[in-house]
Amino acid sequence: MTEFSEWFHNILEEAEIIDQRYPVKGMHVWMPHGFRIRKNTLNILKRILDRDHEEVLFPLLVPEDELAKEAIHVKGFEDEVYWVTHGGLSKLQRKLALRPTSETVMYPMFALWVRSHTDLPMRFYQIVNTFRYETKHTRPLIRVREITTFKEAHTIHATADEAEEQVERAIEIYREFFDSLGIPYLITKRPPWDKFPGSDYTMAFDTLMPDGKTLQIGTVHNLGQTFARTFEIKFENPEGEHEYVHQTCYGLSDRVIASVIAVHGDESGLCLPPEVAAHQVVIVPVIFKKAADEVMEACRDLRDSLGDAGFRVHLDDRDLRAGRKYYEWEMRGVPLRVEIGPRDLENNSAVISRRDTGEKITADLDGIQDTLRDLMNDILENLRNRAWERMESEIREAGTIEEARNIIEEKRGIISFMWCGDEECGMDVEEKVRVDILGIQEGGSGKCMNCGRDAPYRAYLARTY
Ligand SMILES: Nc1ncnc2c1ncn2[C@@H]1O[C@H](COS(=O)(=O)NC(=O)[C@@H](N)CS)[C@@H](O)[C@H]1O
Ligand SMILES: [Mg+2]
Ligand SMILES: [Zn+2]
Repeated sequence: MTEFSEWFHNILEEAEIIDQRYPVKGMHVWMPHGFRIRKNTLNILKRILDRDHEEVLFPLLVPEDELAKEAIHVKGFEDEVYWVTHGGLSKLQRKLALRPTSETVMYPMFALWVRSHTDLPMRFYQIVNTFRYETKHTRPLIRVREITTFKEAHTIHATADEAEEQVERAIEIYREFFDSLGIPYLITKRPPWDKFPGSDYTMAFDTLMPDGKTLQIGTVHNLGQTFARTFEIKFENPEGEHEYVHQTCYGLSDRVIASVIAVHGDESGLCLPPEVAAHQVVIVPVIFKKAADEVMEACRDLRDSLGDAGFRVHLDDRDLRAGRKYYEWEMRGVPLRVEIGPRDLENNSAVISRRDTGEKITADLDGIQDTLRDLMNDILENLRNRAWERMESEIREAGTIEEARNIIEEKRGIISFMWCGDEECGMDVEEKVRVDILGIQEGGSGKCMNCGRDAPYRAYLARTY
C-alpha cells in the first residue's frame, strides 16, 4: 500500500476486474470477475431505488441545440462533450453529442410527459454509459472518459419544498447504499463555485482513499426551476394555472466500485463485502491419499447445499497446491474460505477462514449455513467499522492557515475548519493551503480560520481526485 495508485492498477489487472489495454484512452473492458462485482453492486442499488423510482432508458445521442439550451449547463460541459458528426459517409445536418449526463436528453421529453399536478412527483433513474472528454489525468474507474456505470436519477416535483425533501431522500438512499458497501463518507454542501452546472446547489459524498486524497463518490443536485424554464416543463395546478416544476437529480458512477476496492483492499489484494463478492464462499478440499474420494464427496455436497441455500459458492477442485489456491482467493477478496480434510470428515466439521481478519474457525457441518451467514454479517460490520474509524482518524481540525498547511503537508487527509462562507475568503484559503474546499456543513459557530469574521459553517479541505 506504499504507492496506492500502483497497488490499485495492479489489483485491477491481477484480480481481472477490468482490462486497461483497450486502445481508447479512458475506456476499459469489464472482465468477467469485475463484471460480477459490478452486477452485485448494482443489484443492491436497484433494490433501493426500485422502492419508489421507475427505471427508464433514454437515447445516448443529444441534438446540439438541445444540449446548448441551458447556458450555464452547457458551459460546464462544453469542453468535455464528444460529438458525432457523420452518419456513414454523409455529414449530419446537426451534429449529435454523446450524453455527458442526461438532463438535456430527458428534459425535452419530460416537457411532453408532465401535464397535471396529479402526474407528480415523478422519480426516474437509468444506469447507462456516459462520455466525458476528461482532460485531467484519467484513472481506471476513478476518472474515465466512458463512465460505464453511470446511475443518474432525475425527479420532478410540484413545489420547492418537495424538491428539497427529495434531496434529503436521495441523501438517505446514498447513505443506505454506501453503508451496505461499508464505504465511509463525508457529506457536505459543495461551495457555489463547485456545484453542478445549472443547479441551485450540490450535496456531495466524499470518501477518503488510502493515499489521503478524497474521491467524490456521489452527488445530489437541487435543480430548482432552472431546467424547467429552459425546457418548458410545466404542470396544471389544482387551481388550473400552469406552473414550472421543481427538479432534482443525483448520480453515482464507476467510482463506487473503485472505492469498494480501494477502501477495503489490503496487502493481500481485494477484501470484498459479502454482498458484492463474486463468490461469498470458496470451498478448498484438503486432499491426502487417504480418504480423498470421501473428502471430494463432502465438498461437493457442501457446494450443492450452500448453492441451494442461495450462497454464491465456488468449489475449487483444481489440481493445485492448497497454498496457491489460498493466495488466489484471498487476492480476489473472497470473504470466506471453507476447508474440509480427512480429519474434518471424522469430526463432521470444516475449517472456515475469514478474509477480513484471517481468523480460522472450526464449525460443525450441520448448521454451517447459519455460521456462514453470521460470519458474512460480521465481515460487513467489521469492514464498515474499520473504514469509518480510519477515515475519522484522518479528519483533523485546523485553527490557523499554518496548522492547515502543516497537516496537509505531513498527513494529507481531511481538514475541518470554521469558515465565514464568503467566496473571496474561501478562494483565499484554497490558495494559501493549496487544496480544495470540499464543502460545508451548516450549524457551526466561532470565528473564521482565515479572516476572523463570524463563521456559521464548518468547512472541509482536502486534496481531491
Ligand atoms: N470522469 C468520471 N469518471 C468517473 N466518475 C465520474 C466522472 N465524472 C463524474 N463522475 C461521478 O459521477 C457523479 C455524478 O456526476 S455529476 O456531474 O456530479 N452529476 C451529474 O452528472 C448529475 N446529472 C447527477 S446524475 C459524480 O459525483 C462522480 O462521482
Ligand atoms: Mg468532471
Ligand atoms: Zn473568512
